[in-house]
Amino acid sequence: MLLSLLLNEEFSLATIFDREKEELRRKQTMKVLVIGLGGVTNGGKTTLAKKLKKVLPNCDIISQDDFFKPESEVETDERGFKLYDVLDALYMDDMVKSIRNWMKNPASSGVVTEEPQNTCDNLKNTVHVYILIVEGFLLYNYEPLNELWNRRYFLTLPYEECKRRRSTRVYQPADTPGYFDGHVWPMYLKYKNELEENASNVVYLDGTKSQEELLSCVYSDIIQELKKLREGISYIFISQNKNQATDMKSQGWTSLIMIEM
Ligand SMILES: Nc1ncnc2c1ncn2[C@@H]1O[C@H](COP(=O)(O)OP(=O)(O)O)[C@@H](O)[C@H]1O
Ligand SMILES: NC(=O)c1ccc[n+]([C@@H]2O[C@H](COP(=O)(O)O)[C@@H](O)[C@H]2O)c1
Repeated sequence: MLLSLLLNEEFSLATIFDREKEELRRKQTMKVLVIGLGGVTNGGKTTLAKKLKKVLPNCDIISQDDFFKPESEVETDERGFKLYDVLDALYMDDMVKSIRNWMKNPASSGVVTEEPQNTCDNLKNTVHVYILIVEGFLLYNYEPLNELWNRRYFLTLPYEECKRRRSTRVYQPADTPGYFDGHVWPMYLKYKNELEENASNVVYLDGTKSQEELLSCVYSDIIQELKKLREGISYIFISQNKNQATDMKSQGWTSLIMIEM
């Protein structure tokens, strides 16, 4: 009885140890990059996000447009304007949850691999990098989101061009006369001013540039971010043997865990 208990205990300890090793290895080898693609309505956010998804590895998109409240829950002001261009018109908490869920378990669409500089063949790791692009017109004025970004872009347009593009688009409900000048543009200026006052690390993009130019600029910038992310990766070697572990450190493994048994 005692022996069997001991055996069971040993078995479960070994299992837990294996699981922990596996979890550690998974965390070590999985990296996520969360990119914000914010900016003015009709600035080209959705267009650019879709183009980036085609050229970046393991890339998913979350769109803020999917988190608008239904019309019945959106406030109307004294002029009769539905107040869609404010944070209150959106289920922002749900959006944060969606991003966090993705970060915990990023959906994969192929893998990026990178071998560590290590000569011990049977211990080679594979690094999986997943990219999430979050696109939307009100991304950077909601505090709980601000700790999640690895990189933030903001598309701008001059008033005339924005108004022209907006007039060709049909929302549900459709814009009423005076809506752009009375609500959309003033709210855009308000949130943009707030952003300029509070945040420094935002890359502003001129939305009048061609789609190709914008894609090429953001693509190369993200590739630089990916490089930085990979260079920052450390490798942990777990060993029972002190000599072997010391040897591994000299081969470029940045962390060691010694197990005494
Ligand atoms: N770089 C660009 N130059 C000119 N028109 C563009 C550009 N990018 C997008 N568009 C057009 O502008 C409109 C709004 O684009 P969209 O990507 O839906 O903007 P957003 O998601 O920012 O509201 C669409 O008609 C799209 O074809
Ligand atoms: N998706 C909706 O339910 C809905 C309804 C009415 C207006 N809008 C407009 O959507 C705009 C934001 O989206 P875009 O950045 O894609 O234009 C806001 O300016 C807002 O006025 C969205």
